[in-house]
Amino acid sequence: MPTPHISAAKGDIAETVLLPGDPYRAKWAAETFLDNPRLINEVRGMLGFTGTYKGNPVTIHGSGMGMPSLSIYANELITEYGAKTLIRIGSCGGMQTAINVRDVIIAMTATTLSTPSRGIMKELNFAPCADYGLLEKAVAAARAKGTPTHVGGIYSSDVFYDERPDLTEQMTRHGIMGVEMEAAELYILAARHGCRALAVLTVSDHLLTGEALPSQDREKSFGDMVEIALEAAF
Ligand SMILES: O=P(O)(O)O[C@H]1O[C@H](CO)[C@@H](O)[C@H]1O
Ligand SMILES: O=c1cc[nH]c(=O)[nH]1
Repeated sequence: MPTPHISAAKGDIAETVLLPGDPYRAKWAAETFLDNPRLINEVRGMLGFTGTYKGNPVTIHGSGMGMPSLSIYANELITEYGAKTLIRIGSCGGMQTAINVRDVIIAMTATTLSTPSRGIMKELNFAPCADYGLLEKAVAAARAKGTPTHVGGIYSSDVFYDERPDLTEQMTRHGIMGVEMEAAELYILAARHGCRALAVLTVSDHLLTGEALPSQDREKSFGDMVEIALEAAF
């Protein structure tokens, strides 16, 4: 049944959902990697497509930017449409000198200052972590492709324009590999609802070097990350 944010009919959404922040990355990824992709949602311009990958049904749906937006889509996809495996395919900022722009980061954990689930967790510092089975398969797929890939902790931020250089320094010193804005809440929601979740990220810019890719590249050039996510799912 349609939700306030997704107009798809129930059977139109697969159990496996890839979630880019950018709805146009969803369109590009679906048209590039899925067989017979069809548009299943465009409420608020948040595009979603369902097709098949090697015969397996897959939905690729935008999550929007930031954890509150991701939370709306992930909640509705899980509770109203029966999504079971949710893999974020996102861009991130690199935070280690050994990590380069266009490298892939597979997020084992996601550190945060807060998430939309803070009100539920209260005093508990829950540790959002990836589904191990998905993580293992994604790492194997990345190695098989020869994609420069790093596996470890990331930071899920509430802000893109951060004004806490002390925090960035602290996290870099503690090995955090990159910063993005959705994975922690995705991991928490998956834990809450008994689903599998993973974030596969491409480094689009670098906090230490200032290097940055244009928006066009962030929309359409991160193919390895999409294939790694699809290989991990099945
Ligand atoms: O490229 P996406 O998947 O949107 O991810 C990253 O890019 C956005 C900020 O530019 C945030 O959503 C951040 O998490
Ligand atoms: O959240 C994000 C995403 C990409 N690059 C960043 O620096 N931050």
